[in-house]
Amino acid sequence: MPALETRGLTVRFGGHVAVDNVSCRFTSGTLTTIVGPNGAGKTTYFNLVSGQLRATSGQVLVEGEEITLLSPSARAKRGLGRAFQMTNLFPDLTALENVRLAVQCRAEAGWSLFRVWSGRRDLIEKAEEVLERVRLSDKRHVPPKALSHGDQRKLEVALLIAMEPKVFMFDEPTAGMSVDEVPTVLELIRDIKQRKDATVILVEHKMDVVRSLSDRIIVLHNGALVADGDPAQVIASPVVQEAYLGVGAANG
Ligand SMILES: Nc1ncnc2c1ncn2[C@@H]1O[C@H](COP(=O)(O)OP(=O)(O)OP(=O)(O)O)[C@@H](O)[C@H]1O
Repeated sequence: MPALETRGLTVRFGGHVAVDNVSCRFTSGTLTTIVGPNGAGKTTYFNLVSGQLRATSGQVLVEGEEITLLSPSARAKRGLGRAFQMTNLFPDLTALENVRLAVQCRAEAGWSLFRVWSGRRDLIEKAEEVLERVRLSDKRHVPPKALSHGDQRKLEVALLIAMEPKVFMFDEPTAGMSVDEVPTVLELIRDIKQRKDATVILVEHKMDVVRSLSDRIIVLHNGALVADGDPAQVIASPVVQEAYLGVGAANG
């Protein structure tokens, strides 16, 4: 059974079909990258899956159970994890406190900073472990607003790891990063996939990143799924060659 599946997923904005009848299955242990030109519908597809946006028609299923009508937080409880730039972070708490809250939430120990913290050494250890994994231990007492852009992105990944979702969704995880910060985040994403047989879905523009990470690539074009398969094969396809390299004509 696929970890995540969309069936005929569609959303219209007035007369414009931003996501057009997308049927796709994502299996665990696989990293799939969604590519396509600007405006192709990649982020909108993510929004439909994570629940930020309601579909006009079609279905979203996690491990075979339909979640199409659930709120984003109810979908998160079913195992859908999406990294959001900064919006999930509490800017005035420290990095460790942010991760600890995510760990507490996962353990269903509630959101109180004060009540649970002192009595639950296991939760503290888990939070420390996650920070270590993203290599932010030395910045545990720094609030997110004082971290570099690259470290903020690492902290977002830490929050996602702490929530232990079945499906990890990253929308351009290296966007706005300096060249030297990119490899760390790519390494973290690889690590996520390898450790727990997780299902990872990325939206990414940079073709070198796509090449180095993907087990599978799907291509959206005008909201529709136009190619799906092995990275080398998809990258060589006319639709990708035209969209990214501006060569040839994508006939059909
Ligand atoms: N809330 C909305 N209302 C109206 N149109 C929208 C809305 N959200 C997205 N669109 C339109 O849907 C289309 C797909 O946009 P989307 O942002 O999903 O593309 P994308 O593939 O993620 O592009 P990019 O690579 O530039 O991020 C665009 O034409 C966009 O203008």
